Amino acid sequence: MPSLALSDKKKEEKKMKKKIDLETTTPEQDSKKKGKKLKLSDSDGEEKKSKKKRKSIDESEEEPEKKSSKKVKLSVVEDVKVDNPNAVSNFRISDPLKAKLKEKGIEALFPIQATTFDMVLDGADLVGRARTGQGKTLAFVLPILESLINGPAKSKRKNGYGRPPSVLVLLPTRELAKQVFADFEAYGGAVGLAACCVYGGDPYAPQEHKLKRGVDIVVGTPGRIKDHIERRNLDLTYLQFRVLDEADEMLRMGFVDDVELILGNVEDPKKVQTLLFSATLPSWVQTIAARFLKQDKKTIDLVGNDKMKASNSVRHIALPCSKQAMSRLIPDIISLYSSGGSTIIFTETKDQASELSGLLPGARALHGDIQQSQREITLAGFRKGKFSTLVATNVAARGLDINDVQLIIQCEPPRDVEDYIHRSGRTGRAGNTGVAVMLYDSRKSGVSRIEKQAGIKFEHVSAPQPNDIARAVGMEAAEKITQVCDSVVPAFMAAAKELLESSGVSAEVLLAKALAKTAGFTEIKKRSLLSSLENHVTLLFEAGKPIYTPSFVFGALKRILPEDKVNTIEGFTLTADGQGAVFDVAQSDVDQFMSAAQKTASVSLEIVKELPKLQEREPMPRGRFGRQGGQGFNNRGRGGRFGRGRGGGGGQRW
Ligand SMILES: Nc1ncnc2c1ncn2[C@@H]1O[C@H](COP(=O)(O)OP(=O)(O)OP(=O)(O)O)[C@@H](O)[C@H]1O
Repeated sequence: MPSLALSDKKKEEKKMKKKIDLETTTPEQDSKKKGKKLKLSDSDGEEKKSKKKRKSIDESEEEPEKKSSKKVKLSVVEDVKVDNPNAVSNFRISDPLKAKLKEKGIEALFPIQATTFDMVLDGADLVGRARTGQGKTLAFVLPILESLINGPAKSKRKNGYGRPPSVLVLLPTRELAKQVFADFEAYGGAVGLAACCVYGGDPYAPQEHKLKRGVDIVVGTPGRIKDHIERRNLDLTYLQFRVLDEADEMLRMGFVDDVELILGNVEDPKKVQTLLFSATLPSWVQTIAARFLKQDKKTIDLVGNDKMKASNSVRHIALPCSKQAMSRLIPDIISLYSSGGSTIIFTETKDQASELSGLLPGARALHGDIQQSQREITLAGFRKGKFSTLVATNVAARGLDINDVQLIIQCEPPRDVEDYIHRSGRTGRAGNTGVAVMLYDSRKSGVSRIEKQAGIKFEHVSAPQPNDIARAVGMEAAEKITQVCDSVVPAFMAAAKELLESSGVSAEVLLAKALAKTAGFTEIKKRSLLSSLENHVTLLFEAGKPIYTPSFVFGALKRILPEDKVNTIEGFTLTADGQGAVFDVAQSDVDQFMSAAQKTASVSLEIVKELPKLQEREPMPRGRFGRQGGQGFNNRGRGGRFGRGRGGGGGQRW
């Protein structure tokens, strides 16, 4: 199957265009256009060094009345500093932290950070919610550090060798623990505070050594934290802050017992500030969270009753596709929607992640069965862009902040809408845009459920036809041909002349074939609209009266076609209006089906040009042990779902 990533030059062109767009738009124009304020870095050099350009997003509904800037370009930076109510200089942040923020290219706080900073610094317990990619990590990192070096927590902080920690941060996955630890290490290091990260799959000894030497901040996953407590390596007696990031996941059955045991280790909960953050906070979380929070806790919910719970800087696309068609369709989806950036593909089970990554050129897998050291190598390689397609289970669904992820593909509608929100939130972060494609089996759909619960409206598209892809990559293939050095021409001239003389076709036809081969195309197969199967066509069956069951359709077809031919039908689904049924047949059988229907007045068959609205049925309940029947990606693999149910032990579950 063609590997269809855009060429490096194309990627650079796209990025340069994006950069130019950003730099030629003043914050006023930008905010009018997109409701965001533009953060300008000090220099291009810094721009290249730092992460993808960040824009500070004004998520609060009422854009504070902004003084219009008289001069345009030169005074723009001052506007960000002086008039922006979220400018870092407007907050009680010490100089070393301000300097570190500036070094990271941050000159204004995001809404969740600005609205919660003083509450946390002044000692309140807090539940904070903002959409994915809106800076919730720094919303707790900054005020906690400021409190420890210059605020209420300073006097109670222990110092010196062997000191017990003042801060404990719990995360649901090892990767996320390492990511949050990196922020505490960077910002805490700037103010002389030490942090360490403890998680499973990593040797105990180095973690034990760091804890015994004394740290101020401990970041980790519950299982390993609990082990260190039981081994007396971790003394929480003097804890001043405890943070549950991805709080709803941390309080889900399977984690909550460990979390409760850990949090119960503090001497006097009234002396500890508890902070809970997440992009999703289902109603049951508030009940359980109340066990750990003070009565006078604050709640800042920037999503609130908005219908739209998912990221609003992401295009949400739904595309019908059978499991068997996926491994050949996904490369085309990547070439159409990834804009030359990186892609994360989510599967429901670890087996599916392993199987699919093996079928996609250059893809790597990330899930809980992979050795921790390999997981770290894989994620580090993906962050550095060593490969651009990661196939993962929910282990990568929450929190991971990876630069230049332009596309998220989910292989089926997730059971929990929170999974959809977090997975699609791996793109479109910090004001950037992105695309989230959700594949679904038209027989089970589940699309409306996600739309309703996430408050999104999917763009419904059919499988990109290979012809469309070929046209899209044809120009890129031509560019590759022109880049071939002249020095190689003599070596191929004889073969070219021989080919021209013997092939009996024109030079243009031969050149088109050469371009196709360069692009990885050796043939073009049409894809069905219903399940994206190659060399298949979707037919609409009608009988001039309501159709209530599939057996009626199969019975009618068996009266006009051989049974073995009828049994080759794929993806059978009833239409939403109850008047018809659609299914896929092999391209080579279409004429036989159509001519059989023409011989009887009771049945009509037509080739579908646009998929009609179909009846939706929820996916069959998963097997008792979380395994699901059905086909793998290539008709050989086992379907199945690693139990992420409400039961099961703590620790890594995906
Ligand atoms: N004030 C800011 N200005 C610019 N960029 C910021 C700011 N605060 C955070 N960022 C960047 O925004 C990105 C997203 O931040 P973060 O991962 O904390 O989001 P989040 O809300 O926790 O997302 P999720 O819900 O997915 O966990 C990070 O790359 C971070 O460096």
